[in-house]
Amino acid sequence: MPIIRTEHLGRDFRIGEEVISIIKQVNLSIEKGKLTILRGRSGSGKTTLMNLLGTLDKPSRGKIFFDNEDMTAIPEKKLDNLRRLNMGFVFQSVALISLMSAYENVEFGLRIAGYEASQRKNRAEECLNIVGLGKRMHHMPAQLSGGEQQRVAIARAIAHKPKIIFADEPTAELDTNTGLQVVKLFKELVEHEGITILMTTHDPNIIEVADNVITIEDGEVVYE
Ligand SMILES: Nc1ncnc2c1ncn2[C@@H]1O[C@H](COP(=O)(O)OP(=O)(O)OP(=O)(O)O)[C@@H](O)[C@H]1O
Repeated sequence: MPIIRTEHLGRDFRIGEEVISIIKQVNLSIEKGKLTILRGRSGSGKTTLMNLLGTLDKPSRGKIFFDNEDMTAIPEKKLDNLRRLNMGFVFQSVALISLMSAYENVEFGLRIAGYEASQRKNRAEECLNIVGLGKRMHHMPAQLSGGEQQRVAIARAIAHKPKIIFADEPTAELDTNTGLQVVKLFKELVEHEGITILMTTHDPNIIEVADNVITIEDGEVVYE
């Protein structure tokens, strides 16, 4: 059962006089409750595709269905709500607020998601425990390693119980072992929390951990 499905998805960019098709006629499905990796060379269109699927960018052509609802046909406000409630994002460079502790970063995310104060404390602590940072939740980001900071970002991304997490090169700034730990954590989240995760990477060690792999070449999905 796919959580996301696309039909003839395309995205063009105008560069000077020229219009270049960066994503071309992509038909893909992201399966619910799985860890899917989107892989491809630098410049193949991974980030562009991920931004379209996460509704951070608008397609030039085609449709994107989320839980069978056509996201390209719904009003902006409804789309904002759908994104806020159902999607979580993790980026390559960890975007934690440096003046807030790990706990405060996660709690703040819940505040933005509209959680009431009484629920925020428990859920923030629970998520920091899930990512293995229960004992360090009151550390400031600067007192945590790169891998630990990324785990705080993951705790923040899962806190509001999204259906899907989009992670764009979340291991790119980590050493191989730390990167592998982050992906193993993703795998646990998929298995134990029922979340769907789509992440981009070009690291072959990480690809082995995935349930599904989608390869993109020059803006097109290729199947082996
Ligand atoms: N806003 C934009 N305007 C013009 N061209 C763009 C824009 N965004 C991306 N591109 C181009 O689209 C192509 C694909 O970029 P994208 O960032 O999606 O690739 P990627 O596979 O994620 O690469 P990397 O692995 O290096 O992050 C690149 O050639 C890039 O220059």
